[in-house]
Amino acid sequence: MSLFLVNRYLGEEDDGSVSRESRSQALLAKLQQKAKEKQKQSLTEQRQQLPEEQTVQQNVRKKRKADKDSSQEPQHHKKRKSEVVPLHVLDSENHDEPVKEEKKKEKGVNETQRKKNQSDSSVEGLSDTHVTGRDRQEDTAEEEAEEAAENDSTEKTSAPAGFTVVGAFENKPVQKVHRVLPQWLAQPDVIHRDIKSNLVPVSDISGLCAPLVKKLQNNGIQHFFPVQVEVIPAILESTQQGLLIGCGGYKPRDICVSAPTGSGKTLAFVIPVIQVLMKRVVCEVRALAVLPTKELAQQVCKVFTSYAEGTTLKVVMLAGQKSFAAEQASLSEHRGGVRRTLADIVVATPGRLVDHINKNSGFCLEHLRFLIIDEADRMIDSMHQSWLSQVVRAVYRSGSRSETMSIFKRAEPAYVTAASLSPPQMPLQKLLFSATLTQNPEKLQQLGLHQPRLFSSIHSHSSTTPAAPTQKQDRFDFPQGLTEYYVPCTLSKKPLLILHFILRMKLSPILCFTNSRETAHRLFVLLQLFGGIHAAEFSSRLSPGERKRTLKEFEQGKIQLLISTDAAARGIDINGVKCVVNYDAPQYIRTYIHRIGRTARGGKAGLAFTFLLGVQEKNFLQMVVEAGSPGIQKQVVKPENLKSMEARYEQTLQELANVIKDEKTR
Ligand SMILES: Nc1ncnc2c1ncn2[C@@H]1O[C@H](COP(=O)(O)OP(=O)(O)OP(=O)(O)O)[C@@H](O)[C@H]1O
Repeated sequence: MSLFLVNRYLGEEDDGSVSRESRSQALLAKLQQKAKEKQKQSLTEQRQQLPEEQTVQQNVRKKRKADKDSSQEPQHHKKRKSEVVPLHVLDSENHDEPVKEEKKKEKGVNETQRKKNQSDSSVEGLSDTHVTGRDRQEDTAEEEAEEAAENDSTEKTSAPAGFTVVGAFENKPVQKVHRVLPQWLAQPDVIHRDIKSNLVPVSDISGLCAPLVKKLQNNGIQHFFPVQVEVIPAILESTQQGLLIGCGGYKPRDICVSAPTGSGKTLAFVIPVIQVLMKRVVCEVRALAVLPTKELAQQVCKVFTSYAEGTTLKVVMLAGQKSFAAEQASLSEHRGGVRRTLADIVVATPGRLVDHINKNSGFCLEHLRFLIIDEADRMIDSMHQSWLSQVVRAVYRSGSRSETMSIFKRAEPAYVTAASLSPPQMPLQKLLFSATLTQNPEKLQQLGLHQPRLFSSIHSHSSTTPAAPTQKQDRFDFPQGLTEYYVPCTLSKKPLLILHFILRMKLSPILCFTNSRETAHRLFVLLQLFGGIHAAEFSSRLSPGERKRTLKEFEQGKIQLLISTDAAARGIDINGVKCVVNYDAPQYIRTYIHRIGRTARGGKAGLAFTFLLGVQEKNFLQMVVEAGSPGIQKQVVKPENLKSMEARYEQTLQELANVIKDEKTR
């Protein structure tokens, strides 16, 4: 404004002695003087306003400006920049809010100062102070860089505080899944492990009828084993109100039993089932026992038949021992146009059972009250045959003859409603038994159990978890009277070891297991050629009749060594087996437990030897220990003990090669 006025204001009129030129120069000098005064005044005002630090910074800038002006080298700029940055760094490290405020103020002041300087510069330009365009640009760039750095550092420090960044998920540590068993699995009814010291007289069991007590005593059973003491009353209790309703009027609970091999599980279900059914009036299939093999079905059928003797109950076996037509005839008959059931208790293998369900119209399961699944873990594994779903469908079959005639209609269990509770239905109660019952709830779920109740002798791990997270396998209970050994050996020495056990150690009768029927047969032929021992083989090479005869002879003591595949590993109850030898180490712990369980049965003592090759030792021993074995001892057979048999053995091996060759060409 003053400049504008300058152009038009001509000043005071002096006397005529002063020339026009000198007057205008004087006027210019006056104006310059005024401009300088104004500049000084505004500077002092600013100094008063700014804190000391800002003044210092300003001075630094001014000094830098001056340096910039005086120097032409570009590297100086770089150096200066690096000198300025630490100021911001220092500031940015200080996270306090007031500092930020101060910075903003400082920035604002610097901005006004810059503008002022710009406007002043035009005056200064008049007073020979030069600020080039380039310098101004550099200065602005420098300030922008500083500003950016400042913003950066401010963002870095302030972003996390108080704001939720949408879409940003924190990496939370993944919590370990704590496996929890259902209560019925975690807290079972405990079965005592020690048979001998927990025997209970048969007459002491409440609810057991006198004829059965007498029959038991006649069969040489004076005391019940622990599993029988627990399970027999539990099954009887569930039928106290009759066959139709369980305790308190509810559907009876299913029962699962996990107890060691040879602990007497068979009688634990045979006795109560016989007692409950012996009062029946009309003959219908009310109990069905399913077992994995013919031999086992035969064995259980024998026990049922023995205790059904003297009652009107009829026991029928469906395991393919007889022809289908013969089995059909034993199940039902037609008289006067009416079908009559001839069986109260059916003992079956899954395959033959399904055949009768599908092809035999005379086979009716609509009155079934007890479904007994023995060797339950094995039967769960064979569930791919869908035998259970077929049984359940047959049990709840609708629209059949019996439904129209029967006063009791039956429908598959579903939601409880007033309608579903009346009229009363015949409940289906499942009874599961095994020495190696799985604790895997998912597997057990396949059985569709109703409020199951578990009886178990495995106390050590009956906690809340099925197994420790690091534990790879289930734990089982081993028979009390069993002593386990492993014998380190080589492949070629195995037959010599068997000979040593029978001829030197006199351990017979021995039940010896191989992993294949070929190995069983080769060993059998080899020992026959060697001579001196009475051996037999037991595998699918034999017909069912031959197998039955062989087992009988072995039990009678006519066979010293029975060489078997796993066909005889499960459930088979052979009296008087002193010793089991695993000629081939079993691959799975369940196989091991069932094999060695053929000895030390019913509280008696027994020995189990496992021949181990060097490479098998570590894994096998670990598997056995993890399964809960009380201890497996090392048994070394010295080479000198085998020496006297070696020459004959070498000769026999050559003969064996010829015999096997002949057999193959035949
Ligand atoms: N109370 C008892 N008194 C005497 N002997 C018994 C008694 N209960 C069962 N036994 C006998 O004990 C042996 C083993 O019984 P059982 O076959 O029922 O065992 P298990 O538990 O079913 O074995 P596995 O799991 O191997 O099938 C049989 O010879 C049986 O006769």
